[in-house]
Amino acid sequence: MRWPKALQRLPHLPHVRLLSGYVSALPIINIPNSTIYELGSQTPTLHSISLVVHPHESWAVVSADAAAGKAALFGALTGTHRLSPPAPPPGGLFPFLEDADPHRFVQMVRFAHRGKATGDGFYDFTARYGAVREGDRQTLRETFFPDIAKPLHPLAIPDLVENAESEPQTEADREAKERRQAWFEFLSGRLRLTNLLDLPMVALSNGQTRRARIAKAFLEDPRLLLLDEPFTGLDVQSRAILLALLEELKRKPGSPHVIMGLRAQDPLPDWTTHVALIEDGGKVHAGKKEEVYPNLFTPSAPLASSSATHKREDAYRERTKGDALIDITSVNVEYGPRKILSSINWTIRANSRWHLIGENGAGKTTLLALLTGEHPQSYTQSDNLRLFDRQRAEWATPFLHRRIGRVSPELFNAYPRRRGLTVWDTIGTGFDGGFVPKGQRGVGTGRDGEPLLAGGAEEEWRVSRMHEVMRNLGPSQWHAHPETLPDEEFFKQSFAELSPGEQSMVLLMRALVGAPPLVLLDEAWAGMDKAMVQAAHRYLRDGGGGLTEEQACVVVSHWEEEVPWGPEEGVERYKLDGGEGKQIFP
Ligand SMILES: Nc1ncnc2c1ncn2[C@@H]1O[C@H](COP(=O)(O)OP(=O)(O)OP(=O)(O)O)[C@@H](O)[C@H]1O
Repeated sequence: MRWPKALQRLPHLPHVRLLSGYVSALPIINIPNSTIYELGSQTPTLHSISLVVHPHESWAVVSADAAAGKAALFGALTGTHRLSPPAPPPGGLFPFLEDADPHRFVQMVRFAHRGKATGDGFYDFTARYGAVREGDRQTLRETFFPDIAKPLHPLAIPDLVENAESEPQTEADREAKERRQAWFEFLSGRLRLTNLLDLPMVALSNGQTRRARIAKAFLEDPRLLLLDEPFTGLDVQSRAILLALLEELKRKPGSPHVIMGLRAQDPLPDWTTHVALIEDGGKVHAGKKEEVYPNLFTPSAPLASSSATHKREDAYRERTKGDALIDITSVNVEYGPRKILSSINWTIRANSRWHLIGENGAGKTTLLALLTGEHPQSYTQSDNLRLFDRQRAEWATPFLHRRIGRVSPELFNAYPRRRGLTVWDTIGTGFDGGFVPKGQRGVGTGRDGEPLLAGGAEEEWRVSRMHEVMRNLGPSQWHAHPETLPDEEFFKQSFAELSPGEQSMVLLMRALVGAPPLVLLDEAWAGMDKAMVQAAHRYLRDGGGGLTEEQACVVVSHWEEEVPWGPEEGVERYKLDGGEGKQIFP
């Protein structure tokens, strides 16, 4: 790997920081046999945790089961959880920081979706598909890197140019600025952001946004960087690039110390030397990888369909498929000169099971937005988009949404977390595909928006579906102690107060509850622990009861292990690459 010139000029002393020149041989973290509590709670989340992280070690924090333990440990490091007893002076929790402010120098980037934050509003995540509105015009450069990234032309963003010119210009300042600029250019090049800098922020794909967040975190010049589930939503190539970057930075004297949070099902980077394994019940095993990891815990017992299974192409079993639910012919999407999808042809039949793949930014979300009618260009190509036997323009969008159950990162983030909104309410909105609970019993309205007949067949069916999905996807299927949280009690919990994994589970139930003809599961498993993913897979596989022969399902995931079906269940793969789409398997 070649470092940019300005970085190569840095003195190669072992104790020189890349940007601000700070270094210490003191431990990075020191937690001496403490218990961790959520703020305001007397119930410990983690017990008797002893953790000393030295500068030369590479640690990963791994949740063996529920993700709450990992969140608590990171919470103790970022101040959202209480450590009792606190780490003793003089060094405290971060001895290497000495007198420096942890709020400034300890940074966390979390990739699981938004957690317990509550908020009434639903924001319109479809804004990115159309002409970008004034309020959404801010580019990636302006949003994340306003002080560093050089605008393309002085007239492009006059404010930035003005600020840059008014900065003090002493020799030391100039040098620092040059180094920061070189660091920025290096990071944006390595993380493949250079061509995206002048796109509106809302236009970026999930993976593109995540890569930008990693670059931004490094540029903020932390001394300790906590990366929680950094590979979530990244395509295979981006994962490799990020792993290589982290490994290189580890060797570069003065780089921030990085600690990664991983799920039990995630592969552990080779260069990890130490693991803090958080077991169910709040016990933490911390130590050398070879002592903690393989002996105490078998990582990633293969999920229902392992990648090995997928490779057995000879085991492929053709499914008996029904009528075309979706028929796309020669569809295109472009934004000005950017061609995103070119001449796409795709037929989705009843009883088919699809894995939609493609690099970050390949257009997967865009393609699905055509099927859901949320993409404005779906109207202009109505003739080429047959959805449930009608042209797109013949559908009123809400009626289309009743036929499509879905989960996506955009929907997860946008779903309102109103106070008082229960799990029952949330799942019940799935019958209408909306976001506001409706109907006397919270199971939606009739086909034309009229109230359901109280006690009528439709209402009774919907109520029984609510219980059925809960029996199959509720805590009885994944909770470590299901007796403490019966399924019927789970219905009454506040949606906003659930962990991200539990919220994902509830939104999956919402997608399935109305038994819609088409189910779209885009990164549906984010934040879920292994038991939750396994429960979801069991339900979605043939014979599991979650999908009938009248339904089709499309899964979007960068991890093959996350696809519920293998070749033996006739999974088909559709790949987007360079704007073109083709079926690549079987
Ligand atoms: N309004 C817009 N203007 C310009 N480019 C846009 C706009 N909206 C989206 N794009 C681009 O379209 C491409 C496709 O984005 P999309 O979200 O569909 O990708 P994806 O395959 O779902 O990626 P990921 O795996 O990261 O979720 C991206 O390169 C994105 O930057």
